[in-house]
Amino acid sequence: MTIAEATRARLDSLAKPPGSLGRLERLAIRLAETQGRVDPSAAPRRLIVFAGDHGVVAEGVGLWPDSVTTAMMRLMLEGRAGSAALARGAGAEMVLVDAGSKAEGLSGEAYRDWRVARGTANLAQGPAMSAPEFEAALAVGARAAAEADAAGVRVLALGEMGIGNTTPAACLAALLARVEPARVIGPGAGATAESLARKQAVVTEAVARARALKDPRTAIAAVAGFEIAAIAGCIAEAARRGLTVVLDGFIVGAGALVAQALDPAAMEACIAAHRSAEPGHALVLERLGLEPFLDWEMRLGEGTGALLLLPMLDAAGSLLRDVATLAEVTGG
Ligand SMILES: Cc1cc2ncn([C@H]3O[C@H](COP(=O)(O)O)[C@@H](O)[C@H]3O)c2cc1C
Ligand SMILES: O=C(O)c1cccnc1
Repeated sequence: MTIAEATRARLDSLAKPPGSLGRLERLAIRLAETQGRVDPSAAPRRLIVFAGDHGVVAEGVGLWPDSVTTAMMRLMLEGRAGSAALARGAGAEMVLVDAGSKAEGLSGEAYRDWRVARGTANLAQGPAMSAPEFEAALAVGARAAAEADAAGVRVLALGEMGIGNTTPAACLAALLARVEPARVIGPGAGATAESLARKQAVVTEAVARARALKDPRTAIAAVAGFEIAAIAGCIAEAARRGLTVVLDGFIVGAGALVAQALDPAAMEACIAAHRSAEPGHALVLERLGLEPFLDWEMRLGEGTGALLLLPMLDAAGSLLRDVATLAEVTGG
């Protein structure tokens, strides 16, 4: 019997009409699958936000300067970012892993300065990063997963911060889901008609160049971001360790596509928390083969969508662990 079948049988044996908890039962099965056991737990949990800056911001692909990456990282460390507030509400500790930002002067217990470099190269002009940098960024993510596991964490909610990162995310989505760039281009943190046209041109050209590269890792590195590669490395390591990974929106989804490309088995650890309002996210989820549990029209990033699902994961875990069986009630 698979874990999914055993969990379904357990759910059907509980003191309730079979199927009466609807999608919560599907979430319970998914949680059980990610941990390989019928009595999974959604605690302790940790929000890991991976940060990085992007050379492609110089092309005018968005509205915001990359100084906003640093400003938001500082707010996270002060506990005053949207992600920090939601993490508190969800009972998740927060760790900010700097995989490659240009930030100066940040410190704090939650800060991990594990930078591969200070921002990627401009992917419109050449490869965003070298092959060794890509491997180093994967290792940053693996280290974050190992650190969490050593601290006893069972569930990782993943988030990201990096002005400009919807551009590499769109490149990776087009490259790895094998779709036309136009289908995964969206406004990100805001756009004008001009910035959107530049983004479309940059992504189309960069993806065409990446597709011509024979080695898949080199192609991915050419259009990736340090925080996105770190997310991929984190998912892979979490999967090896039997941790549950709760995915956030479009950019974390692009990291998951990278993890899937390197090892499809990594998807067994993943739960898709929500479908974000970024138009390409639905396609990304389809390619990942994951069902999003929420659709709250969110498009912030930082792990906020992942955090929103945590109370429901608690409910799913309690259901499997704490509810009496029908046999106990009926004496049969
Ligand atoms: C104040 C602010 C806070 C954010 N928190 C997350 N993002 C989100 O927006 C960025 C991606 O959008 P784009 O590719 O258009 O730059 C990422 O940092 C993502 O996490 C933010 C964006 C802004 C402006
Ligand atoms: O889907 C997301 O996570 C997202 C969308 C837009 C901007 N930042 C994040």
